[in-house]
Amino acid sequence: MSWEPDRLDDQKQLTDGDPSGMLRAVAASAAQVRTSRRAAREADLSSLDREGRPRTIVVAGMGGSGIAGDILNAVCGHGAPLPIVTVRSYRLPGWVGATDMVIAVSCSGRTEETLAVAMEAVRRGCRLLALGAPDSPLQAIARQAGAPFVPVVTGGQPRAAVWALSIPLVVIAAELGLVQADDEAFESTAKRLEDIAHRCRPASESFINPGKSLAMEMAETVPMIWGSSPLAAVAAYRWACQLNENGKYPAVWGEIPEVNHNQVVAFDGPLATRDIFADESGRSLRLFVLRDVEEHPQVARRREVSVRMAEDRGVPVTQIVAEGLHPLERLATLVELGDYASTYLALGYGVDPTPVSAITELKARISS
Ligand SMILES: O=P(O)(O)OC[C@H]1O[C@@H](O)[C@@H](O)[C@@H](O)[C@@H]1O
Repeated sequence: MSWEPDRLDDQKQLTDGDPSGMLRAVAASAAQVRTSRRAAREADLSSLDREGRPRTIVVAGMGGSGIAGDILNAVCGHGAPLPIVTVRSYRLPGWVGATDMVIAVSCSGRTEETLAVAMEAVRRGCRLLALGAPDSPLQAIARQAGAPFVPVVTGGQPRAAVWALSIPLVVIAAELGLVQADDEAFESTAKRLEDIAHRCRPASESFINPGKSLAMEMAETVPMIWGSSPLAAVAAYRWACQLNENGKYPAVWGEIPEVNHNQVVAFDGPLATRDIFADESGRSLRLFVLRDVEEHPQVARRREVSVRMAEDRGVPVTQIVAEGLHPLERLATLVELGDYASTYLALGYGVDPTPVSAITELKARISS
């Protein structure tokens, strides 16, 4: 696999290299926001309202579904009147009980960790809500428990359905009064996503296409992705996951200030000072800072100093600033750029962004 940037501006190579249409899926993010909002409103969630606000919300899910919990938490923000926790494993924490709401999210409705948590939630008498593929084992658990179920029909990879899986959670949070999210917030988010999709469209050339130019900056480096707020850190995590799954590529992510207590030391390490790649394209560590407009003043200082320290040592830095006012909008703008960049990175390497063979093999090997 060699990095060939010319592939990014060759329309035929782009189409041939992306047979399952990951670029098309990313371009459909705005439509996903609109459609999933309607779906959430149409689903009968009145029982959730009737029972009022739970003590906590626990979102259970893996990979591209688990991040729905992080998105919910980021959108509700620092002022959320209750804890929102994401569980990415087989078991609910011991403290979760009947007064808590467990939201099980699985695009396929078949992921074993998520099903285990949903069943445990039923056993503990929690308020359960489930989202995922219709006619799936997850829907069967919800049906048996008399719990509401929001059908999510995608047909693609779960990570390409991130908005279909997370927007219903934001709708529910708004109904429970955890966040203000009116029509305008969803619509402006969809418009921002459309705008990025236009700027990052395959026909737009690398030098004016932010998705392609980010991919060029990432190629042949180890990307270190930092978020400058809890919201931006969710985007940093998504970037890393998308680089892993779309790009089949390693990535490191974290949040300022925590990264100032560990990852920053890598600026003085072997990857920052030595070219591990054969083509002498430069140093291998590269810092991507995802900036939120709402930063703690000390975090803003730490960000500025971190960037200067990286540059002083010759570690290249790219900074991206979230656009928009509503937290959903800001998060969506950061996420969408990472979705494009990771897809273009795969295509520049001649890698099909869609399949995740290693995950499939791992699942097959543990089930045999
Ligand atoms: O959303 P579900 O179907 O539970 O999948 C959750 C995760 O499962 C993994 O094995 C992969 O397929 C990931 O891409 C996916 O995000």
